[in-house]
Amino acid sequence: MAAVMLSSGRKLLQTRFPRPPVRSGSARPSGFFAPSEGAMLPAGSFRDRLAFITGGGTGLGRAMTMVLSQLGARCVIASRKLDVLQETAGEISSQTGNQVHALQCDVRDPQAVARCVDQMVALSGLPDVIINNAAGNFICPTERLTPNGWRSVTDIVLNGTAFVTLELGKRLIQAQKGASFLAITTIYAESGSGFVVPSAAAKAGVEALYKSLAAEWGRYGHRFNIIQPGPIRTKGAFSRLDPTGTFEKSMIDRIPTGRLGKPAELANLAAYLSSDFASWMSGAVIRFDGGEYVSMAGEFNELRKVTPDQWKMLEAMIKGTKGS
Ligand SMILES: CCCCCCCCC/C=C\C=C\C(=O)SCCNC(=O)CCNC(=O)[C@H](O)C(C)(C)COP(=O)(O)OP(=O)(O)OC[C@H]1O[C@@H](n2cnc3c(N)ncnc32)[C@H](O)[C@@H]1OP(=O)(O)O
Ligand SMILES: NC(=O)C1=CN([C@@H]2O[C@H](COP(=O)(O)OP(=O)(O)OC[C@H]3O[C@@H](n4cnc5c(N)ncnc54)[C@H](OP(=O)(O)O)[C@@H]3O)[C@@H](O)[C@H]2O)C=CC1
Repeated sequence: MAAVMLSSGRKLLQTRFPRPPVRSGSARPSGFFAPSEGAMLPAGSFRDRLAFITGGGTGLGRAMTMVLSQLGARCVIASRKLDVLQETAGEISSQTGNQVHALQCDVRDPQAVARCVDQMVALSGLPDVIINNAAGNFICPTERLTPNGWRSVTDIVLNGTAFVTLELGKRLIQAQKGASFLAITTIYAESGSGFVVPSAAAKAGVEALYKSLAAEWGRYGHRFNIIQPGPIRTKGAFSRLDPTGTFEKSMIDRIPTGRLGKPAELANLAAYLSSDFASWMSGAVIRFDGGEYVSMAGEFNELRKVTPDQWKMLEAMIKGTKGS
């Protein structure tokens, strides 16, 4: 039972506002928004192209490597865990028939990044496509965060992206070779978010870096774009951001398309942005979140819970109001 209150605090009328039916994450709306997961671009779109993907051994990085490789790219994937990278590289190249090299690299260390790029150049040359996808994150009340906790996330996300971009950018400029740079950020790079403050700050920095370089390095043939994904299930993200699984349902409930994203959907967008089909696209920030961001932002969006009968009553009340 809910009451409509006058500003004086007096109850105007009481009516039954039943709780909305419990909507499971995969219920109603996702029927309209089924994912398509096959490679979207024409076969061979990345033939004779080399793609460098940080964090390409797992999660979204793995999915992007898979689609680029399916479309003909040779790929180099780099992160800290060589065994994980090698397993992914083997699986993808045996499926696609295209080379995938695994290189160990901690992006927090600029010397390690330079060594990794040396190795890539020796193996396959300078890349045409660079995807800065490596990240670190965990939920933590900010008052519990230590300086080292702050550093561990911001070093991977902001400094790591900067070191990779500087190292490759300078070498590409020297070689007079054009390239597409893509950064994977997050929807809260724009809004900020409590409980993931180092990640929010670092991702916002990455966006500023990429928008700035889109303006500065276009003259060298370099494009810079950004994808802000909404929630897409990966072990890396969900184990650190919702370790008990408690928040998943309420998160899905606020996504207008009624489901999580799929890694392959994100990978298709990344492939498009990195391809020649997007050669006029630079400095773009693409939110890819099933509508979650706008759903959280709109003052009145909770009114989705109001039933048709309740709307009839509310309309009558509003129309019945005389004067101000
Ligand atoms: C509302 C529901 C949400 C559900 C899901 C939502 C999905 C949407 C997601 C949106 C955005 C996602 C963004 C992402 O980036 S997801 C990607 C996540 N993937 C990873 O994080 C992979 C890599 N991560 C790591 O390797 C570690 O987690 C790392 C801590 C970031 C770095 O590892 P390492 O360098 O080994 O660091 P240490 O373990 O030595 O720790 C360094 C420092 O940090 C402190 N620390 C670590 N974890 C926590 C924690 N949970 N809480 C507080 N502090 C932590 C640790 O204690 C160390 O500090 P100190 O030396 O002072 O003790
Ligand atoms: N999944 C989601 O819902 C969302 C993800 N994102 C973003 O998508 C990207 C991929 O995340 P996701 O796939 O979910 O999570 P993962 O944890 O699977 O991916 C993170 C990758 O970063 C690599 N990495 C971490 N630290 C370093 C380092 N110091 N040097 C090099 N590589 C490193 C990891 O490999 P290793 O451990 O071998 O170093 C891992 O492969 C990230 O940028 C994340 O912020 C954004 C919004 C939502």
